[in-house]
Amino acid sequence: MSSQSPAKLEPLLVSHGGKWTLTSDGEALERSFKFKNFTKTWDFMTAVSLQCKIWNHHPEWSNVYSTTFIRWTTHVPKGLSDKDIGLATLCDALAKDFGELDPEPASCEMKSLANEVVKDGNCCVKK
Ligand SMILES: C[C@H](O)[C@H](O)[C@H]1CNC2=NC(N)=NC(=O)C2=N1
Repeated sequence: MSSQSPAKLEPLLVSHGGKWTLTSDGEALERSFKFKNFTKTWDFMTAVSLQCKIWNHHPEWSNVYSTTFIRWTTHVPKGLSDKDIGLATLCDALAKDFGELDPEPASCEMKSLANEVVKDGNCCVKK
């Protein structure tokens, strides 16, 4: 596991009143976001993507209409890093700004959409 701060991680977790779930291997944080319509959803994703540029860190994510599934994990070195925790925290704040609605549990479909790209190893690999 990469370096991380438990003090910053815990408040994010559902088990501690947050909205994120730690995957069973402990190497990723994930959750779904729901908005009023596609425009709000896309504006949120745009705001997240600007942060990704600043942090030089990308999510594994998928979107269908007004729902976006986001997973934060670090590919090299593999595990959960401070960047994942920082960006998950930022996502919570940005989602609020864009009028996040009550989240629905992350569906298998949304997860597998995100998994589809990762499984090909099309990620953080120098070509
Ligand atoms: C080459 C480039 O800097 C690396 O691929 C960076 C960019 N963004 C990244 N994002 C994530 N999630 N994991 C990484 O290991 C990672 N590495």
